[in-house]
Amino acid sequence: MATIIDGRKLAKKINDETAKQVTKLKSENVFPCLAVILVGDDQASHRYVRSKHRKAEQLGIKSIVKEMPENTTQEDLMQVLNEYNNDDDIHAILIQSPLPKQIDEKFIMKQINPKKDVDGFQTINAGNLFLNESTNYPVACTPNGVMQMFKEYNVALEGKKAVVIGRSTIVGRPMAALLINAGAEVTVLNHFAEVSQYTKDADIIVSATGKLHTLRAADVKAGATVIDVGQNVDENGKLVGDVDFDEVAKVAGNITPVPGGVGPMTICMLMKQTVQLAKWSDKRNG
Ligand SMILES: NC(=O)C1=CN([C@@H]2O[C@H](COP(=O)(O)OP(=O)(O)OC[C@H]3O[C@@H](n4cnc5c(N)ncnc54)[C@H](OP(=O)(O)O)[C@@H]3O)[C@@H](O)[C@H]2O)C=CC1
Ligand SMILES: Nc1nc(=O)c2c([nH]1)NC[C@@H]1CN(c3ccc(C(=O)N[C@@H](CCC(=O)O)C(=O)O)cc3)C=[N+]21
Repeated sequence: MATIIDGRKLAKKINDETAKQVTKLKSENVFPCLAVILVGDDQASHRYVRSKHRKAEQLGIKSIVKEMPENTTQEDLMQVLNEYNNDDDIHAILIQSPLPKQIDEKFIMKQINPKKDVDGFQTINAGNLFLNESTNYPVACTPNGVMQMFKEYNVALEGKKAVVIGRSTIVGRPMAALLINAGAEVTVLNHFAEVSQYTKDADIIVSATGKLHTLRAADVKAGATVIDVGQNVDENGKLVGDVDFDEVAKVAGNITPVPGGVGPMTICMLMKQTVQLAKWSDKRNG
């Protein structure tokens, strides 16, 4: 039976450290502030944003949530974003994805001030990650949270075969870059792939497809570490991941549950990175 990687427990540990950092920064008159822009009525997005807001408040981080209606124009959104980009009291900006169809999401995401890019999506930040630069820059929260899990559970990466299922900007690509930088041998799959052909031989599997049953027991090598990023709803309306948890847990060495795995790590890394951006902005100003 696999070791269950407990995302809630690890997130709490990291959040406790973040809260201490917040207290210290406040004593130096820096007040970390995260602004989240949420456009439209997507219920899952509203739920995620509520939990980000709650967590920020718990840790003493100022949280601004700007809710805009489904019919918001690109110009209206740009106006709010420009205001936040230029507001020195705001250190981190997150525009919740997905955006309504009248808005060019790729274009809008590029307009975030790279110094406030808490998602690490901007070209300069994603480029720094891809090139494994050692300077300070934000890194996508979900894959960064997965890296913390590897560290906490002593999962070796150097010289190990890692398979990342999915190639999105938010998860797959930055996950692959982090694993490459850590010395793993990385394969990135997309929807054209015959998944099991690659995963059967892998030491580490990260699934981020948003598709039920992406991974079954027969697709996994005994002892492998399986990270499930997916957030899906099953036929009973229950939140589940991409991985058939019960059967894969019998084969894997380590496995993350859904809920309680990668999700809480994303939020804790978002908080940690907000504080980091506040710290870096203070150094730049002073
Ligand atoms: N836990 C957390 O904190 C987070 C969870 N998520 C969840 O993770 C999942 C993925 O999110 P995101 O990356 O934004 O999604 P996207 O839809 O942007 O990307 C999904 C990727 O998976 C690939 N894919 C789809 N089906 C298959 C398949 N059968 N075999 C192999 N590859 C496949 C797609 O390939 P192609 O490019 O060829 O279409 C695509 O690259 C979702 O469930 C999302 O809700 C996302 C962010 C954070
Ligand atoms: N700009 C942007 N940045 C994001 O980081 C971003 C985004 N847009 N759009 C949507 C995805 C998804 N995402 C999640 C965050 C937390 C949980 C999470 O906390 N999940 C809990 C369960 C939550 C529940 O009960 O629904 C868990 O797995 O335990 C899930 C998913 C961030 N995303």
